[in-house]
Amino acid sequence: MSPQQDGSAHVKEREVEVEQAAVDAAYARLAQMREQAARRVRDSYKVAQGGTYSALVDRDVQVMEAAIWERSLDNAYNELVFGRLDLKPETPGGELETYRIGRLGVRTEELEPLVVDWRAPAAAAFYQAAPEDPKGVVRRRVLHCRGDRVLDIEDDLLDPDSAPEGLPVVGDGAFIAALSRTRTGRMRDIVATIQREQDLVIRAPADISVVVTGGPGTGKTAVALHRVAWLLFQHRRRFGSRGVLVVGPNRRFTEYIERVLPSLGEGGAALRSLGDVVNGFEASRHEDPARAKLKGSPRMVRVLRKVANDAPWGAPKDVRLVYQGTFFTLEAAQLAALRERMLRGSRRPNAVRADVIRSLQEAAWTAYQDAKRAAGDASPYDEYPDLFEDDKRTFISELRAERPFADFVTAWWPQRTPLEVLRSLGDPAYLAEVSQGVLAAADARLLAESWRAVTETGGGLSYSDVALLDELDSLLGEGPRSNRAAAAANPYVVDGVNMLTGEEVDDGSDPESGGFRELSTFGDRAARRGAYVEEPDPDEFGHIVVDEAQDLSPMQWRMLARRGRHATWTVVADEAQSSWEDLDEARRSMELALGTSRERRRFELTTNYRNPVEIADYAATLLHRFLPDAPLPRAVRSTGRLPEFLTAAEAELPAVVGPAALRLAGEVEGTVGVIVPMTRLGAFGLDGLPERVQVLGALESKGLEFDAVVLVDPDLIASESPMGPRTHYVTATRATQALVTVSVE
Ligand SMILES: Nc1ncnc2c1ncn2[C@@H]1O[C@H](COP(=O)(O)OP(=O)(O)OP(=O)(O)O)[C@@H](O)[C@H]1O
Repeated sequence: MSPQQDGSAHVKEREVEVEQAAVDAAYARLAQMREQAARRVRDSYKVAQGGTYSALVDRDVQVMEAAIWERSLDNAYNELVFGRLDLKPETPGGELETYRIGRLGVRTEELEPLVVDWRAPAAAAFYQAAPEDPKGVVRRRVLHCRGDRVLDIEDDLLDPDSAPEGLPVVGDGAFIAALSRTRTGRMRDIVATIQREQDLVIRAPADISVVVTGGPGTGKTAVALHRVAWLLFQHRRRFGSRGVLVVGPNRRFTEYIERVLPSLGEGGAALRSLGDVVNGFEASRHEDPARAKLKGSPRMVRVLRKVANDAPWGAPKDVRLVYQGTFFTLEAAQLAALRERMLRGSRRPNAVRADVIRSLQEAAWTAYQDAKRAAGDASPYDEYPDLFEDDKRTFISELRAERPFADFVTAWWPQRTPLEVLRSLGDPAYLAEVSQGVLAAADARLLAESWRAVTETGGGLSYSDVALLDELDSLLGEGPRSNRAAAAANPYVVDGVNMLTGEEVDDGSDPESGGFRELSTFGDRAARRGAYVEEPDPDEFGHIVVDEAQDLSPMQWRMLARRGRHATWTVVADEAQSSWEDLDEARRSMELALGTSRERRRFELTTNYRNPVEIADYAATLLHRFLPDAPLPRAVRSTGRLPEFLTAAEAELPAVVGPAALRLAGEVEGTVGVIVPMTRLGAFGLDGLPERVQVLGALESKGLEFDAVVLVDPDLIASESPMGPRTHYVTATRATQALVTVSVE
């Protein structure tokens, strides 16, 4: 007799019951583990309360670990088990070996496996087995659960020859059902239905970088996030301690994907948009295309280097001082030479400021002696410099406190922040001067205008500005730690001492107690909230994921490269969706960021899991207008619903778009996106529509998806920038079920 492949309701019911019993057992054990974990948190919290420094550290580590474990158990609760493998017996005629696959490894108290973690090597076959290469799997079963209830199952018989008689095989498309599920506005994990070509990326060796390409909806984002979960599971020490950074194009996108990693039990990765990669800055404004192109160009490095190394705009070029009735001058040429000398060997202006001030004092002493000599007051100092050390010391300490000298120093070589420097470029005359030979005059004016609007606290920054601030931060360098906080409050402070008064300045960073205080609250917070502890981002990460990488400018690549000098990378991109004009330049920038020391492997994903064929076919016509030979991902689902095309007079747009969105909201259960040209954002307040309907600009829609989309004025989207046709293509590939475009007549 062959396997029982009739799929009858009776067989299915019985099989669902079998799975439910196994799932119940796993949940019962999970509840026990949860209780043990809670006890561990309480116990470890009690360890050495109020004890020594090292006991506090121990307590912290334990509380932290216990809290993380507790949290991952909670996260695994929903749909804990989603798969089953029946493996070929080791001896012919023997029993099939059975494993259940789930979000987390669960063992009995006797350490018998009840559920295998999907990331464990033993689970790999669940994703990689195929009829042509069954990898020992006879039957693969996907469980469709809600919470702890098994709703449905679907089997794949991969090796019929090894199947014992009567092996039930049931199912009717759990995978397609998973793809058709309505969208909630937050991306879901795909652990239960990862496909083979995706799994190859997820489980690629941990010490290589991967570059994943593929059309819209091929699961690039999903795969990148599952790879992070796999890396953290397999190499928790390495990636957990060095940190993982996931970068997406904008805040809306990071909000969209933020639940995926926690739902996989991993909350430890830093999720950042391109606007908040740099500590201390938050930008959420898209630059207009002309400025984005200029600000993203590597030419900006030349401009910024000059700005960082030159004296600020308007600073005096020389300084005239007086000491005991003798006037003397530090000349412009002499000062310029000193500046050059101090910055030689790529030394950074903020880092060498204290050295600069010492050199200026030396130069002033020499100039003073020269002035005395010139006035006929010949000094024996030249012959016997040692005899005059005390005089020199007095001179220097008095000079230090002289207001004209102190004012000169703070004007000519201030401790500067990146934001101050960027704002100073809002002066068109200044920017014109420093960008001479690099930027055309009209371009400089365009940029200056945008920086004039940036406030002292960073209001008005765009995504492109953040990369420039990071470049400036690296060019300016850091002053000694004590300088940074104090200098922000008082420009006369150098090395923790106020130049004018000689007083030591306390900036509140007490190296003895600071770390201790921090540690003692660290565990408290973790235990109190039972949550992951928010820590500032480290300077560098062990692994960096770059999503929508085709849109990164060279300056943004440089910003990420600084955070991943020793990292492995997962880069996912689709050049057909790029907003960056010079694709060769973008590729070179990526190559530089990824470095050459690591092996790099390329993967191509080929199946579109988002769009039904009806929408994918329409999108293909748009793609082929600008890339006639581009390969297309294969869509696997059909809805029978063709895209709709409406038109409206410009003034009537809102009157047509609103009802269209409302109608779609009635037709689909999940989200509706109204995607409008960037220049029309703000003109569409869709009052009175359900919360499921969102209005967003074309560029903001990158990486997102909705059940239904109303695409407004696609011609304008296509003409808003040189890469507009690609943006139009992106917007047409956001819908999972229905697409309505509204063009202007
Ligand atoms: N194996 C899978 N099983 C179920 N759903 C999947 C699978 N792979 C991808 N998906 C779903 O397909 C949709 C598209 O995936 P994703 O956003 O990762 O694609 P993408 O390649 O990053 O798209 P884009 O280039 O348009 O940003 C998501 O809803 C994702 O959950």
